[in-house]
Amino acid sequence: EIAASVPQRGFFGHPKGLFTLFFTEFWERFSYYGMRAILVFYMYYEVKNGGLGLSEPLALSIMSIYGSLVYMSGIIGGWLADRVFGTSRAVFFGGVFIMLGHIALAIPGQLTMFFISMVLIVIGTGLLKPNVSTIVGDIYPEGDNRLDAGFSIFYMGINLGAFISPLIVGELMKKSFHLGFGVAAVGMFIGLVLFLITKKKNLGLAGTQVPNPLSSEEKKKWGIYIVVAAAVIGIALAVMIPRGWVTIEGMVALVGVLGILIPTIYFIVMYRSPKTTSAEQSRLLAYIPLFIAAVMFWAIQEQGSTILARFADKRTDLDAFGFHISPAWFQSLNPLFIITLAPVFAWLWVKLGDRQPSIPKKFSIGLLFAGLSFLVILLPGQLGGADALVNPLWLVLSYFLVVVGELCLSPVGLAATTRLAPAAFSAQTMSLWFLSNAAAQAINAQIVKLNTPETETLYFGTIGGLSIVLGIILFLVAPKLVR
Ligand SMILES: CCC[C@@](C)(CCO)SC[C@H](N)C(=O)NCC(=O)O
Repeated sequence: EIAASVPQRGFFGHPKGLFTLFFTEFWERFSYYGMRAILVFYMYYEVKNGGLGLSEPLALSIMSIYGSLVYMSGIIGGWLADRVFGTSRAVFFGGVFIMLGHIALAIPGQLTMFFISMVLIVIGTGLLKPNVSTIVGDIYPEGDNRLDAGFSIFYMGINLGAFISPLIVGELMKKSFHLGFGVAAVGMFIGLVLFLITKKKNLGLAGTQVPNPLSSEEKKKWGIYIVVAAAVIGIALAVMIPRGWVTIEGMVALVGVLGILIPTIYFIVMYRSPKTTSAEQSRLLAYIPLFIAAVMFWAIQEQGSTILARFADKRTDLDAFGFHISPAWFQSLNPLFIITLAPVFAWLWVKLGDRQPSIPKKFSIGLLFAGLSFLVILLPGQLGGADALVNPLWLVLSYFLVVVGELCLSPVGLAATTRLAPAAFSAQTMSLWFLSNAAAQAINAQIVKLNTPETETLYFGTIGGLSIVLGIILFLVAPKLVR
């Protein structure tokens, strides 16, 4: 048993390995959200002001594709971990790619360096993010009821990074974008060094196994697949790019289709695989409603940085408290609430022990709160009239509610994935979990244009109501899903 090789105490009552994984993920998210906080400005600022001079719509589309691709590439990262070099080495290689990607942005360069950086960070995040989450599951013995609490603490590391770095990098951007990107590169470097130094002592054997190694003939088969796939893509691009057929809209549509197609194919492949036992098959079926619930949840949560960001800018009375509030400050509410509430949930799950709600019930609570977070936003429009500016506290309440939902669903979803994944696909199933976010962002890319001042009540009411209905259905079928 892998967990037996890990010291089971030493980090707030949790296995010592959680210290290593907490800070590795902290620094990776520090670098990612710091870079993302200034990237859109870097893309559309004039070249004379240090930017790339792209148009705003193009910059925003690239941001949404980027956000989906870093989650989608987890499929490759998970496959490599399950079949070639295990999750621990995947985390290390991922960190190196991410660091190089931020260095590519730190060096003053033009569009080429930007795309090189994007490729490096997409590959690196796909290698690091799902696999570091999988290792968290490995350090707890089977049936250990500290698991959800452990993932809540891990999730706090993610949001500490997400909260701190935009503040630092956002300041440095005033001097130079490349300085901000340089800080992101240093952050990932610190995370890598810390992972390397402490993993032996704190993680033991966790992450060192290759669950389902490629046989020699499979190596040949996959070698041919990869060469053929690379050739086909290369030729397709060589034919399409000169004809101007490769457009951003086409990429957004392609990523959108993949966001739905890949998870569907994965469920079928895993369910029918001879390596999946019948017990694992039934757990896979139980995972499908949780996956759908996650897509619904992330569709609402991710609108916190798009639709609600615009609501903060256009529909909120930013001088309600006598001084001017920057609309950008609302983006820090989500990670700030998570940092303050994650320890409460970690304590609550441990205190409730075996009496804590089942995983499907936690998901249904998550959907209820996410739905409520959208319903409260339509209230002021009803009370004060469609054109009256809204008191900022309504927005604060909305972010608070969606964070309560996030803490019932997101860390719990990471934990559930480590327990519901078929052994031969453990890392790949974790990358599937992140695809629920990519699918949600792909759906959002199509529906957010329906949000206009006239449709405001209908928009928030329909989406919020749908989330609540799905939450109630999930609560009712929960007893059948618990294995
Ligand atoms: C800087 C704020 C970004 C933020 C709002 C992400 C966008 O949804 S905060 C991060 C978010 N609560 C989160 O933990 N996402 C999961 C993850 O990054 O693994």
